[in-house]
Amino acid sequence: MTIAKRCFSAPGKALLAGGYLVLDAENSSFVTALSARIYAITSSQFVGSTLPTITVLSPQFQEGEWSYTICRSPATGFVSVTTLTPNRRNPFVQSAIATVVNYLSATGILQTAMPSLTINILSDNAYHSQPSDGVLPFNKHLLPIVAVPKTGLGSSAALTTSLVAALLSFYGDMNPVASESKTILHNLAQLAHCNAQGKVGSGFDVACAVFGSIVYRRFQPSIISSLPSAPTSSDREMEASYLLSLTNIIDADWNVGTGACAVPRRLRLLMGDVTGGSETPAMVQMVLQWRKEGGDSAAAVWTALGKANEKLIAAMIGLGEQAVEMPEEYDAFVDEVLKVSAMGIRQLGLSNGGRTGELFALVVDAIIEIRDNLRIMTIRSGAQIEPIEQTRLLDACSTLPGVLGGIVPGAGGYDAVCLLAAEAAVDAIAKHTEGEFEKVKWLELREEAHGVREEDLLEIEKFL
Ligand SMILES: Nc1ncnc2c1ncn2[C@@H]1O[C@H](COP(=O)(O)OP(=O)(O)OP(=O)(O)O)[C@@H](O)[C@H]1O
Ligand SMILES: C[C@@](O)(CCOP(=O)(O)O)CC(=O)O
Repeated sequence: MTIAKRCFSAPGKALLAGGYLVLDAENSSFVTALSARIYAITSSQFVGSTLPTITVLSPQFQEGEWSYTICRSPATGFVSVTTLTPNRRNPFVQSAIATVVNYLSATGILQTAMPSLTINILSDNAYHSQPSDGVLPFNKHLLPIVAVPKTGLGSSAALTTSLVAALLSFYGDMNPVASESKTILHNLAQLAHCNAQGKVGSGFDVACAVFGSIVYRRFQPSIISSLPSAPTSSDREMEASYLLSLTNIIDADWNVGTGACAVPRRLRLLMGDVTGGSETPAMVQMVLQWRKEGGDSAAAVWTALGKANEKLIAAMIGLGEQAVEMPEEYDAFVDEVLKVSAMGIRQLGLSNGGRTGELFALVVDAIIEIRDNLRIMTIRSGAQIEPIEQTRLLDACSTLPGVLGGIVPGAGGYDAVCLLAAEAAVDAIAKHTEGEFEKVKWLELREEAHGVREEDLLEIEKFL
């Protein structure tokens, strides 16, 4: 049997506004999708006499091969996914497979004679710190994936999403990236990702991998925690009740906020790898503890940060509209932005920039307010959200012409910094390599609003 190969990809993310607050469903966040993508390519398959297997290969990493046998109970339809490579764990791969095949089985879509499948993964270089500049695309590392330092772009969310899309297309015989399928794809990827992580985060990374750049509002965590653990012994009652819960959860309305947004034209995001790394779960725990025990003063900082985030979101959306509706005013102002630093942009905007100028000034102000509140949270919670080294680096960046401001994205810490700058200023910014700039390496990527999509196979396959 020959089935055409297909390739699906999903993007990485940067959470510009909403770190920590996005854990509450009442708060919105601003998440941009990035040009760094992870690709999943479905390939060989055949119906054999033995149990079907699904093999995922990630040839850029040592030991990048994970194989599973698929065994479906004729009585209940429950599918157990058993590893054939027990000394190499990849919880995201296993969870994506188990979640999708069980959902397709429960909904009656999975064929009885399941073909075997191989999926090849390719991930853009920006997801991992590279040994040197100018490495070839899809660079090969000499270490297993868990030992290669990450840049914090959400590789597990992009991997899970592209895998779920590939599995849905192959076993579900559907176009998983059509707009009417994206909610199912999102819910499956979100559930698989949470189970693999062993925790329910806000899910902004998976939502961005599916929908692209979005103003994100989370789902209620109880949706996911209501799913019973997958049965491990063949207890018919437990299997049937697991499958029923699974379909109810995946087909439910999660009420997730995914309004489209983008970085306005002629502006760009710059992501800087600052190699160090932070433990996000430990930081989240410290922040939530401070918030719980911090009384009115903690609540006031939380509220002020929420307002500053809303201000940035509204100003970015407004600027995007202005770039389209008032192109001449917008372009003239961006030409001025190139010549001055963040404080200059603010002044210029407030004095004679028209509506465009006002919006630029609001963006600069909002970034300052976000940083002020994140620094207060850093001191009071003890979580190193914007540590002093990042403060110095961001302050130095904000003095460069064309830079509207910079922040620590997501949970912050020693993972990365993110600048918002005029596109034409980027080369000059990257030329600063001394002093505070010594420790930052600007990643080769940009904002790209697209979420999950199908790729031209010939373009990607040549890299395998
Ligand atoms: N290219 C890949 N091939 C196979 N597995 C991958 C790939 N990229 C990511 N993974 C899986 O995701 C894991 C990394 O997930 P983790 O949540 O630690 O990082 P991240 O999602 O990049 O981080 P962050 O949430 O900070 O951005 C890897 O150990 C591996 O299991
Ligand atoms: C702290 C938090 O709000 C963001 C974490 O973002 P990142 O993984 O550091 O990009 C946690 C979450 O949203 O799940």
